[in-house]
Amino acid sequence: MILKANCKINLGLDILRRRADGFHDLETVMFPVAGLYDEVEVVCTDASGVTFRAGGLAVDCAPEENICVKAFRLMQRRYGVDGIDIRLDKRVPFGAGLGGGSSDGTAVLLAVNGLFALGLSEAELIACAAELGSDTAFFVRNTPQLCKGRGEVMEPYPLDLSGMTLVIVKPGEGVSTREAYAGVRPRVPEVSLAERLKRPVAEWQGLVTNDFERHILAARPAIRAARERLLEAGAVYASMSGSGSAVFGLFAGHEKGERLKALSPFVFEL
Ligand SMILES: C[C@@](CO)(OP(=O)(O)O)[C@H](O)COP(=O)(O)OP(=O)(O)OC[C@H]1O[C@@H](n2ccc(N)nc2=O)[C@H](O)[C@@H]1O
Ligand SMILES: Nc1ncnc2c1ncn2[C@@H]1O[C@H](COP(=O)(O)OP(=O)(O)O)[C@@H](O)[C@H]1O
Repeated sequence: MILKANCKINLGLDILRRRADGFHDLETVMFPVAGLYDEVEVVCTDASGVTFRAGGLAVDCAPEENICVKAFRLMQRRYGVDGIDIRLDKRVPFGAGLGGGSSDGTAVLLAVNGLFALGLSEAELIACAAELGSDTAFFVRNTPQLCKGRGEVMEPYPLDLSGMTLVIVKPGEGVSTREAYAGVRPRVPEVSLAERLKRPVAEWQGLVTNDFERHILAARPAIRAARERLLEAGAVYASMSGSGSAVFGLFAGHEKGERLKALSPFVFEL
């Protein structure tokens, strides 16, 4: 079974409070990006355990630490499944706030559910995904969702950006999620993100904010510059995605020509 494990962007991200368990309550809208994905192939084998091969971008952790392998181990513990081979073709930049790793992990959960005919419900899959990470649950649905709690409490947030063009820029340096959370000052906004996002996209800049930006952009001029370039190029809205370092811009309409391709290889017509 071959799955396209697509990434996401965050349309706004409010960090409301730090919790006793060390996580943060947040409010964000996660929006899937179908055009940028890792390929995850999962097949059953006669051997016991898991074999894992990775190609494409080299992920900076040991195979046993790869979230694909962790996802299999979780399913093994919970449901007693055994014997799979996973092949990952990594294309989504990591340390990027694009949730590529989380998407890979959820892809393995979904593949195991299918290959072993476990028949898990959406709620059960979400519970498995939430054990693996905080933005993993989103990829079970993979449609625009308003995410709360530590990210795993979701409700659909229909948002139509069709007709726009999305440009994602990944600066050379990465930001780890843990580092990003370590520098935030949580606060509850007067008007919730869900309300602010109801305004037209043309009004989002300055209104639909990402609480990681204040300290990450101050410390990392290259990320700030990447966001500025998107605005200078005419983006209606530009922001860092999640914990960064990727930034994205939404442009009105679909363009002929290579102008936006000069900014980044990641240009998608929505
Ligand atoms: C920031 C967000 C926004 O969508 O995504 P990314 O930008 O990384 O893709 C998510 O909250 C990332 O979710 P995820 O990448 O699954 O994080 P996890 O593995 O669960 O947690 C990594 C670490 O981040 C911190 N963490 C994560 C989620 C959360 N709500 N509060 C936290 O404080 C904790 O320190 C935790 O140990
Ligand atoms: N399949 C995977 N894809 C990407 N990163 C992975 C994967 N498995 C484990 N990781 C680890 O997770 C880290 C990326 O996490 P993080 O910075 O939170 O991602 P992002 O912010 O891009 O969603 C990588 O540096 C790597 O050590």
